[in-house]
Order: sequence, then structure tokens, then C-alpha cells
Amino acid sequence: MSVFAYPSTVIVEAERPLLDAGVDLMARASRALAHFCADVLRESRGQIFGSRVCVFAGPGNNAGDALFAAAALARRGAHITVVTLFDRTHDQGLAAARRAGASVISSPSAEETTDPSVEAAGHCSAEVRAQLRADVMRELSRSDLVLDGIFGTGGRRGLPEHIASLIRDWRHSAGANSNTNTAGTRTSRFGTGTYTTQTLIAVDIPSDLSPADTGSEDRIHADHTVTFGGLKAELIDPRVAAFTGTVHLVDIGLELHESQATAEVVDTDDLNAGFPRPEPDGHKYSRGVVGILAGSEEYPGAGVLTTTSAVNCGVGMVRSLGSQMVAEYVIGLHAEVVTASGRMNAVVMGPGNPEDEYVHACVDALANTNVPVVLDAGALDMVGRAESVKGTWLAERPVVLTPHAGELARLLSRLLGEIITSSRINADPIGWAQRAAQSSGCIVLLKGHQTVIAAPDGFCVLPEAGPASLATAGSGDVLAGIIGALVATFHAKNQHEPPLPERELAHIVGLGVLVHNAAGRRAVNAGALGDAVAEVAGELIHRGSLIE
Ligand SMILES: NC(=O)C1=CN([C@@H]2O[C@H](COP(=O)(O)OP(=O)(O)OC[C@H]3O[C@@H](n4cnc5c(N)ncnc54)[C@H](O)[C@@H]3O)[C@@H](O)[C@H]2O)[C@@H](O)CC1
Repeated sequence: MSVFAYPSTVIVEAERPLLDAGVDLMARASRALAHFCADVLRESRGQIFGSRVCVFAGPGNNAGDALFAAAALARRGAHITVVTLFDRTHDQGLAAARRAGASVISSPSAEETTDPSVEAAGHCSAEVRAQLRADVMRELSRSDLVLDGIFGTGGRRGLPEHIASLIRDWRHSAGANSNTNTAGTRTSRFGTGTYTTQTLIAVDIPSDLSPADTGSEDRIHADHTVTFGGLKAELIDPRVAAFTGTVHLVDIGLELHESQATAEVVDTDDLNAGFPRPEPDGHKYSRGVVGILAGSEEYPGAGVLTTTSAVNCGVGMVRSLGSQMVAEYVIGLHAEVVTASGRMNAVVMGPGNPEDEYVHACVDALANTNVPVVLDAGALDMVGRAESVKGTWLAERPVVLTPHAGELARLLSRLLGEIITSSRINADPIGWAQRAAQSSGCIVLLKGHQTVIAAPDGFCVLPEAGPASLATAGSGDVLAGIIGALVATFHAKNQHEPPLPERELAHIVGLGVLVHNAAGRRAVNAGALGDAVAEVAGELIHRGSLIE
């Protein structure tokens, strides 16, 4: 179900009242972490007893989580090696790990010295440093599981060089033995019939989590991140997926309010729960009427695909607002589509670049209404070189824009009056979708493998990533039809209420993306995709949930 993401500062703030009341949050966090690690070890090795676990321990409470979890694993028979990376760490955590039998290697952190008599913690001779480094590398190479407890929410960007070089060397040495490209995260051995997997788990957040590519060799690439209390907003950025691995959220009893969230991650459970079903006393108008202005003499197929997916999504009625020729194609396939004018609860404009005369007629028909519009493809050009849609026919109505990166680059170049390239968009999809939503005043759905939906207040909805099969001609037309149908249905339900809050509309658009993803898992081209929408909507309406 929906998981809301919060800035780390909000999560740390929510810990405060519980800590003040004496609640041992670290015990909750480390217990859950130990359970997770135990599951991983059981799955990869069959048992915890005899497994080898290496803990990178930093200077703060993040190390505390890792060390208490390691102590729990040691009590279940795991061999634990703690690598302390600073001249201080979480004392109680380290004591607990030692009591449970952990060995400790103090990895040297200070500058090299040539004086062999200086061997205090952090200051040691080159020879001793080399030996300690070799010990750490040996331990890392034979570990079944490595815990990144270097920095958590208190971490600043940029690992100190002694840690960066350690990670770099480890990644290189693991890469030499690995049959995957994810050097250091997974080592497979075949031939003897055994298969060992090394798993790297980041505690709360991977240390030095940065969306930048630079220096990525020196950073933690986790297989899993076990995060506590609330989903940290930085973990959901698609650019950090290679560093976080799969993110697992552990509830430690914090009180967080959705209003403080900056994003929402939605998945199939949300679709199962939120997809609109016909009401027993409903009728075609209460289920929503969507107008589709899509397709042209040049691209008639876009009209067919957009209309097909809207019809198949289970909306009350679909009106074809385009040319006679497109309408004939559409009605040939879907006899229920109506060409007569009349009431509408949402309109989709733009797929297949409909001719101007139909666009003008449609804009006239929508004047003095608050009917929401979904602008796709050619219709995106209607959002012009203004700070927002204020003062245009788009004002006072919900507007959803559905660009891909190239279209968003053109749109933003117009809105911001500077050249924005699609490669810049691809380098920061969330940031640019938010920028476009804020400056246009519209909901912006940026299409991609990880589609991002941004509302004008910056709030984002991230639907789970779609299948690669969706990257095919006409797929966007299908998506526009689905979103138009859903927006029409929700708007029909709420037409006598105040307008849907932007975040709610963004959520509905997110459900549309999930329908599209589910259809994409059943089809390999856009024609079949439009048909698969009927299958998906049919399961949601008649069965109550998707068969997946
Ligand atoms: N407060 C609590 O009781 C709880 C804390 N928890 C854990 O504690 C973490 C936060 O703990 P802390 O606030 O101690 O923060 P960290 O454990 O991230 O460590 C902060 C320390 O690291 C140093 N540091 C940070 N970045 C550095 C860098 N790039 N180079 C050198 N030194 C750097 C800081 O100066 C500070 O001393 C969470 O992420 C979570 O894992 C959880 O156990 C939940 C409860």
C-alpha cells in the first residue's frame, strides 16, 4: 500500500518525543535489522549458525543499530567481525557485540606515519596499516553478509578517503571473482555445486548516498537498505536505486503525518484498493464521461489506441471529439463510443496531433467549465511561455500534462526561457518534473521506466516501475486514455464537491500508471496493450484484485 516518504529531518524530529519518553528506539531498530539479516542468511546459506558477518562501524548511532543487530546474530551462532572506521564508535553497541563474541579490527583512519612507535588507535606504521587492511579485506572477502553502519541520517556527503579507498579496493577485489557487474555486492561460485551469495545491507540509509555518478566506485552499493521509522525521501530518487538496492521499511512506532510527506510510492495494492468500481445504484453519467480528442489523418491509430484504452478502463461513456475519419475507425472497433456533443467529466487532448479545427472546437466547448483536461503529445504545446496556465482557458481546471523527457525539455524551455535538454531531464527526473509542475501549475506526469508524477506544490507520486515492454509506439496514447478515463470517473463522483486536491489527483494519475504497467506485463505492443487494459480493469472490477 501507499508508502509516504518524508525528509530525514521530519523522521528524526518524530523520534524526539519517544526518545524523551525513554523509548529505546535503537533496540526496536536493531531487533528488526537482526531479523532481516537472519532471513537473508537463512535464504542464502540455509542457516545462521556458522555464517560470517562483517560490520562497518562508523562513529554514531547508525553503528549502534548495526552493532546491536550483529550481537543478536552472534548469539545465534554467526561469526561477527566489526571493522571500526573511526577512533570512536557506538560504545554500548560495540560492548554488546564483543560480549556476544565479535572480533574487532580497528581500521586505521589517520594519516600514515613512518614512526613505528606510533601505533595508537588510528595512528600506526605503514606495515601495521597494511596488515590491518589485509585483515579487513580477508574478512570482507569471506563474509556472507556485510552491514553498512558507517553513517545514517547524521551522515554528510563524501566519505573520508580511508573509507572510500577501502570500499574501492573491496569492490575491485570482489569484482575479480564475481560473475556479475555489481562488483562487491554479489559473488557467485559454481562448479562444486555450491552457490554462495554475499549480501550487503545498508543500515537506515547507504552511507554517502548521493544521486551523482561521480565517485560511485568508492561508495556503498547495497543489495538491501533496511530503513527505520519512515521512508526517507532521498531513498526513493530513481537515481540512487543502484546504491540502495531494495528498500525495506521498518516501523519503530514513530508518529508521522501524511501532510508532512513529500512523496508517495504506490503499488498494485493501491490499485486493488483504489480502482473505481461501479456503484450498485450508479449509471453511465455517475461513472464519468471522457472526451477523447486524439488522432488525425496523419496518425489515426493514436485515436484508436487512446479511445480503446479509455473504453476498456470501465468509464461510463467515451465521446470521440476528433475528425469523422477517426470516429469511423473508433466506432468500427467500439460501437459504444459516442460522437454527439454533451456533458463530459474529463477530456484527453493531443495524442496523434488532432487537426486544429477540432482542437479549437474542443477548447470552445470547455470554456466556462471546470472540466479537467489531460494534455498529451501535440497538446502540450498549449502550455506556453507563461509562468503558469493562469489567464488561459486552462486556468481554474485541473490539468494533467503527460510528457516524455523530450517533450518536457521543450515545455520547460518554453516555460523557463532557457534551453533545457532531455539529457538534463533524464539526469534528475524528479527534480525537473517538480520544476515543471511548480512553474506550470499543472500535474506533470513524466513518462519513463520510473514514471514520476509531480503536483504543483512539489509533492510526488512514484508508481512502481513499469515493464520494459511499454517502450513501444502508441504506449503513451494508451496511457493518456487510461488517465482520462480515471480522472473522468473520479471527477464525476466529486463534481458537486470542491475540486479534488492536487495530491489526490496525482494519486489517481498514479493509479492510471499502475493500470498501464499491469497491461504492459500482458502485452508487447500498443494494440495488445489497449486490449489488455480491459483484462486488467475486468479483474479489478469483477474480482476485486489483479491476478499477478
Ligand atoms: N536517535 C536514535 O536513538 C535512533 C537512531 N537511529 C540510528 O541512528 C542514525 C543516526 O545517528 P546519528 O545522528 O548518530 O548519525 P550517524 O550515525 O550518521 O553519525 C553521525 C556522526 O558521523 C559523523 N559524520 C557524518 N558524516 C561524516 C563524513 N562524511 N565524514 C566524517 N564524519 C562524518 C558526524 O560528525 C557524527 O559524529 C540513524 O540513521 C539510525 O540508523 C535508529 O536507531 C533509530 C533511533
